[in-house]
Amino acid sequence: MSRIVIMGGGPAGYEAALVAAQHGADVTIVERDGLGGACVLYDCVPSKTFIASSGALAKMHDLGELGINTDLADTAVDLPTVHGRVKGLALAQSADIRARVQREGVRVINGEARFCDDEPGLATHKVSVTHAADGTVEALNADVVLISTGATPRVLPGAVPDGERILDWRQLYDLTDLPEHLAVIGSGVTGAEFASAYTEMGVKVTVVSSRDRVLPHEDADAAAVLEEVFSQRGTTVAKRARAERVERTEKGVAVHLADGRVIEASHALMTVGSVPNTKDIGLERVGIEPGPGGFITVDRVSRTSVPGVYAAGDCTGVLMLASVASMQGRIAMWHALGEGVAPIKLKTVAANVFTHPEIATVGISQQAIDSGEVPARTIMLPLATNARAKMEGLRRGFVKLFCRPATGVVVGGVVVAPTASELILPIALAVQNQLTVDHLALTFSVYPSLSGSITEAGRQLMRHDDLD
Ligand SMILES: Cc1cc2nc3c(=O)[nH]c(=O)nc-3n(C[C@H](O)[C@H](O)[C@H](O)COP(=O)(O)OP(=O)(O)OC[C@H]3O[C@@H](n4cnc5c(N)ncnc54)[C@H](O)[C@@H]3O)c2cc1C
Ligand SMILES: NC(=O)c1ccc[n+]([C@@H]2O[C@H](COP(=O)([O-])OP(=O)(O)OC[C@H]3O[C@@H](n4cnc5c(N)ncnc54)[C@H](O)[C@@H]3O)[C@@H](O)[C@H]2O)c1
Repeated sequence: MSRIVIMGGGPAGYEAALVAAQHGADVTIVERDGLGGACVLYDCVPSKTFIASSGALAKMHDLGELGINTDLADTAVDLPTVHGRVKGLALAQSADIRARVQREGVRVINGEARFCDDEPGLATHKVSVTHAADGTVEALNADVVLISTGATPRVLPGAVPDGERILDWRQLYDLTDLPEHLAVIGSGVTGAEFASAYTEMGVKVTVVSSRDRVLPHEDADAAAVLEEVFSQRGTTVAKRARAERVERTEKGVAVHLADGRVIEASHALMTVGSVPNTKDIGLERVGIEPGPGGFITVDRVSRTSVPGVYAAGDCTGVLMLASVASMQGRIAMWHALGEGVAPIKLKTVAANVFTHPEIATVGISQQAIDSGEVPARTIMLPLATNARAKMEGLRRGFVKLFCRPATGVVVGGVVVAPTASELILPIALAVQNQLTVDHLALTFSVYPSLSGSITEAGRQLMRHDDLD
């Protein structure tokens, strides 16, 4: 029976454990915190739970247009309840995952893991585990080790979070009151999501973006919609603004930018990326040299450079998403246990930015098409032309669809809509299964529905060459 040790119990680790157990392996997960990892306890799950509350509040502001009068003066955010719900849900989700993997026969150790091979190049590996409960150390022998240790918020030396005024996103849920004025440093996905959520909570927000727009790595048209919404709601975006340091002041914080500008706020939220948890796990004992930024280099079946050692999730820096982490973890185990396995295909990954409106993407980007890197035909349909959107009072948002010029095979798309995370699935299905725009065009969508814009985009990309 293969002995498998998994270092870290986030989505990469626990999904891998489920696959390995299903294939009859002897599996141990070592997790220093809680199962579900940072994803469930501090990052993805808490932020989306918080956003569920902020979104509910925002919807109330839009009810007037639909003829429903609400007394917004009577509406208040009960922050302790919101935070209690966030933390409670995260803990419950973690407990569910723990129960599930234990039911499958996986041994779960609460402790810290590191390699302790006597020398690099051995066929089997040794992992030393320091138990959290009593500090005792146990050595585990493994035929296969999966490194799935995740990542931690990056700290700018001049802006070290203090948990009171200068915060990372994991410390937000300990605040007892909403900030008066929140400066969000960094306008990547994390920064944009929190800027959107706190704006909806009624907080004055200033986004400090080192680039010339928010969401520099996302679709430019989608980012423009978000900037328009930010501007309408009074959120300021300071562009080409690199924060050098953040200092505490009498009233709150002062964010000092590299060009000399200073932004005053009550609190600063640092969203300047994450660093992989790859230090202090004994990589040198197995002969793994971390790549740039400390990430572990892996191939498309999650192999590291060392036989018997796989890595998955944020510690590899391959698209830092829970869905990708899980798939990398499963693929690692299928490969290690000799199952037929398809290498991961990043061009088929669907992702969503949980702002309001949401921004969902899959496949080839508009930028790759515009730069000539990928030839494609494209269509962009504003939601303003969709009957259901009009009924719902939606004025912003769009559906984009991209297909191969000759065959019409769908290669990507973007949806900007309140429920984009749900609407992207038909496009993701098409990309994954190489369906054509004709397949989408001939599929019945419900009338009236937002998904009708996806089938309509398919129809508009159909070629009528055979009628020529
Ligand atoms: C604010 C925020 C929101 C996000 N929202 C989304 C989203 O909506 N959708 C999405 O797909 N992705 C989202 N992500 C990304 C997602 O959270 C990560 O991609 C995901 O957590 C990666 O999973 P993982 O298993 O690699 O690592 P993690 O979830 O970080 O888990 C790794 C675990 O390993 C443990 N560990 C580390 N070192 C050791 C050790 N030596 N011994 C034992 N245990 C150890 C850590 O404590 C941690 O619990 C978000 C990220 C952030 C920051
Ligand atoms: N909904 C989701 O799926 C979701 C949510 C959050 C994060 N994530 C994933 O997590 C990963 C990390 O995202 P992220 O947004 O945390 O990090 P990021 O690295 O993508 O973005 C950080 C941003 O901060 C900027 N920055 C860095 N230093 C700065 C400074 N001194 N001043 C001003 N700006 C500065 C960077 O230029 C960058 O744009 C991404 O892969 C993302 O997809 C996913």
